[in-house]
Amino acid sequence: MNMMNSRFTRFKGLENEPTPNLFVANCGPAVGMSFDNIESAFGIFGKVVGVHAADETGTRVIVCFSEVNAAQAAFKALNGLPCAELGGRIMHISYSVVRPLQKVHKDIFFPVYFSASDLGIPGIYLVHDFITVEEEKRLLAEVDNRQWRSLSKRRVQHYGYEFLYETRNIDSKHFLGELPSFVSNILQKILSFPGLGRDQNKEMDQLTVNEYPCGVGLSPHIDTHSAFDELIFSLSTAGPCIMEFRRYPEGTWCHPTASVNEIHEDTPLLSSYITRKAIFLPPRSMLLMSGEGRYAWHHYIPHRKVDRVGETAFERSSRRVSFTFRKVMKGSCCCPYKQYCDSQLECRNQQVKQDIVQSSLPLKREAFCPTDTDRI
Ligand SMILES: O=C(O)CCC(=O)C(=O)O
Ligand SMILES: [Fe+2]
Repeated sequence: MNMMNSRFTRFKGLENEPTPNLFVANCGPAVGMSFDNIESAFGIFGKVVGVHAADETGTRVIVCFSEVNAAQAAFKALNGLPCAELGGRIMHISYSVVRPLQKVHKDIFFPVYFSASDLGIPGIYLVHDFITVEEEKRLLAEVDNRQWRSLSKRRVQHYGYEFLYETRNIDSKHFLGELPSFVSNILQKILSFPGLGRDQNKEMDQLTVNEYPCGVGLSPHIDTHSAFDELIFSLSTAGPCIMEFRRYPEGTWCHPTASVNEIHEDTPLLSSYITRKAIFLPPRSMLLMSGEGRYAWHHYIPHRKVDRVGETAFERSSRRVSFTFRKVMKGSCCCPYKQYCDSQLECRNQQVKQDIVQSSLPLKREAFCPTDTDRI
């Protein structure tokens, strides 16, 4: 009955819209009233189903009635007026709502690591200082000399093949040309990237350059399996960020092109099943996503201006420019992570798409389908 309950909040601007829950200020254990006293005082107006501390102060409580009428009666009788049952105390009351669930779960704690070995996701590698400061300057000068394409929040350049945001795939028949010579040394270094097997194809032929202004990130996604081969390299320049990895429960993935507007990632039910961990990407570091980390984990760059790693706060700089190198897939994906694979789950997703079309309700199974054209 008397636990702190941060699920309730005042509804800014709508404090006078009746709900069964009252936010009651100047009332609580710190000003000499027990939760039982409060319950009986408000109980005069109807059935009280809960009294909760609204915050840590001990002077604000949430009183939940089973009926909105009862809350209205209590509001009328007690707001700003002395309450006889509580020793003539004058309380300030507004209606309270259940906080939108996203907010409750937004600040979920998860660890942020500096190294891939600490991160511990199979197939994720990070090499610090993959390029020198000089090389970084040269790369930035080269891309800044070329035409950027503006998406709603960031700018991009594509080389080798254009990435089509509508389908989250590339048009493999439309070859734009070899990757530019200013990335030749990087392509060369990729060939000897530590930890790669001899049989893995390290010849990259598609490059996406992303320029993120300070505070802009990237929505959670898995790069479409059928679009690119296994290895995805991403070089960070100009500024740092953290990249969060999320492993969603099985059965929650849907085809990248399915037109679902809702992302249910913050529903509490699902949130508690998502495994989240993050890695700090300093400028000049090269990240490799392969295997399980590439195929089964969503990657995500939070939209924020300051990243925290342990006790340290890292401010994002005015921009971060990433160079993502991939190899366009010719054929279809036959990875062992079938539940996340558009090549191997076509049938199920046809069904999912039908469900979406036939019903205006959100998917029965929560699905994760970025829909904005510039999410990825
Ligand atoms: O900016 C990055 O490092 C990642 C970019 C990315 O995930 C993508 O383009 O799919
Ligand atoms: Fe990606």
